[in-house]
Amino acid sequence: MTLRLHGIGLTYPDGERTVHALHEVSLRVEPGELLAVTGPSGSGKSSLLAVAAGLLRPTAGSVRVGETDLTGLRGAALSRLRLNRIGIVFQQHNLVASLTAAEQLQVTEHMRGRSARQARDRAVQLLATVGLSGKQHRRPNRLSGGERQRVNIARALTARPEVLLVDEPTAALDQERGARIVELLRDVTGQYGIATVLVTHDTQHLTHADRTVAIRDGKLSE
Ligand SMILES: Nc1ncnc2c1ncn2[C@@H]1O[C@H](COP(=O)(O)OP(=O)(O)OP(=O)(O)O)[C@@H](O)[C@H]1O
Repeated sequence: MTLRLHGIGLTYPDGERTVHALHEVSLRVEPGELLAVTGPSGSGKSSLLAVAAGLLRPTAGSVRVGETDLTGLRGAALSRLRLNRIGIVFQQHNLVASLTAAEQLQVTEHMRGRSARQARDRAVQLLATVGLSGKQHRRPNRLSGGERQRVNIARALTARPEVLLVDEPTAALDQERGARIVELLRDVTGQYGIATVLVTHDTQHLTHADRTVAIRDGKLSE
């Protein structure tokens, strides 16, 4: 499904004043497209992702996944849409220290009501997709930073999301590993026909993005 943000504004109250984090932000990401949004610290990248994910309600504008307007949903309907149609890869990978790579994925599959066997098969298949065949029994402390990020991406894909939102996936990685993570994101985006948005302050890994836009002071420019 296409992800469309139209005329998004976002303000945060900050004591006496108001911080305008996003102004008139419009973008459209097609299924199978990887869009990179780059900008310096404080430019509004995390705010943009939070609005696209339905985690923050914008002060103006609309967010649509296909024909569904997120800004019109509340409560359980919004949670269901987030669980089933939107994958999020946060900057910190939030992996559970005591669980193996496969179990990290199986937990979210259980939440979606899949059987133990379906969850296990899907975890093994997705870990292979992200290049971690043979490492499904490792806990996070026995995986490298890049491998942990791959588990994180695989976990977001368990939802079979239509939209994938990725926050600074290369932050802790060197040039080569960072570029390979972006390449992996491009590959899964194409393979599964996902509309993917990646935000980063780091422009050096972005050769694999289909399109890049810049954000500065909450405004987008091509
Ligand atoms: N909860 C909040 N309350 C008040 N102001 C906020 C809040 N969160 C973010 N801001 C402000 O909104 C603007 C955009 O912040 P945002 O976190 O979206 O930027 P960013 O580009 O993701 O930055 P970074 O790369 O440092 O994570 C900044 O001026 C920031 O100080």
